[in-house]
Amino acid sequence: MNFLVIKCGGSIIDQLPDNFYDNIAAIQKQGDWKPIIVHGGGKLINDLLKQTGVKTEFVDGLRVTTEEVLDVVEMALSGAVNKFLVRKLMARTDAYGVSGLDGKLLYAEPVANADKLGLVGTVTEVNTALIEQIVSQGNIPVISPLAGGKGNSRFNINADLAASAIARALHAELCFISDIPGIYRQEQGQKQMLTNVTDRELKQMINEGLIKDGMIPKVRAALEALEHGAGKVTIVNGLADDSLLQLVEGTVAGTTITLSEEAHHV
Ligand SMILES: Nc1ncnc2c1ncn2[C@@H]1O[C@H](COP(=O)(O)OP(=O)(O)O)[C@@H](O)[C@H]1O
Ligand SMILES: CC(=O)N[C@@H](CCC(=O)OP(=O)(O)O)C(=O)O
Repeated sequence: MNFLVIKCGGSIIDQLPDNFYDNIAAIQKQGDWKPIIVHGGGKLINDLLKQTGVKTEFVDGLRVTTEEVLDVVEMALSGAVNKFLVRKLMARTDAYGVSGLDGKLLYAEPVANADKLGLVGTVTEVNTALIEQIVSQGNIPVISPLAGGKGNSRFNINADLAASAIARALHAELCFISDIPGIYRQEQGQKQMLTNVTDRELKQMINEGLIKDGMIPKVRAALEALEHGAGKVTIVNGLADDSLLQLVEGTVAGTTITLSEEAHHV
């Protein structure tokens, strides 16, 4: 089975046009690809935390997560955002919303720098049988990036990294939908969108400060996916008409990320 993991960023979810959801339903119906949605919701979490007066902070694009923050993260992601996407898809096809916590869909360990980040996890196991079961019943899985852990603990997982772990486990293709049409290289005021970029170029861009903020976990997620079993990784413009159809037809819009020759030989 060919899986296509589509990661929808919180930066764009409330602006995605009907055509985006039509494309997902069309891809499922056509049958060559099984779409799986993994979503974020960073923007809504920020708004809710602001309303409740809880300060929020990021380290390298990852949210410092206390128990209090995690309650809001879970409410926003597994509640509002997950059900919004499920409703959008249910108007066109069958969809099944599930949190990464449910049925041990995602299992995590604390991140290496948990002293700084708190309850942020690294996914160590993906329950692929559960995802396959949801798909085999004709549903599009819609997954929120929470994970369970040792001793009934729970973790906040960056949605890009959750999508990457799922794509690796399923040997899927991975595509990121964000509020930018692709990766930019911005130098001396000139902004150029990259159609193709390698891991080597990306690592250099991170060192030069040309990749920042939320793009850091996205690039990390893309590289981890490519290095450990996922197929193609792209960043696609969800606002452009038929961008997902173009992706599966191989006439890509956006940025395709690939491993350089050296990386293939390691
Ligand atoms: N080189 C770059 N190219 C494109 N976007 C970049 C780059 N560096 C940093 N970014 C930022 O990354 C953001 C996307 O990440 P993020 O805000 O986490 O989105 P999402 O919620 O979709 O995951 C863009 O809005 C942009 O501000
Ligand atoms: C650990 C961590 O940073 N978790 C993210 C989960 C949501 C997310 O990743 O949302 P986007 O895709 O919209 O950025 C957070 O708390 O914001």
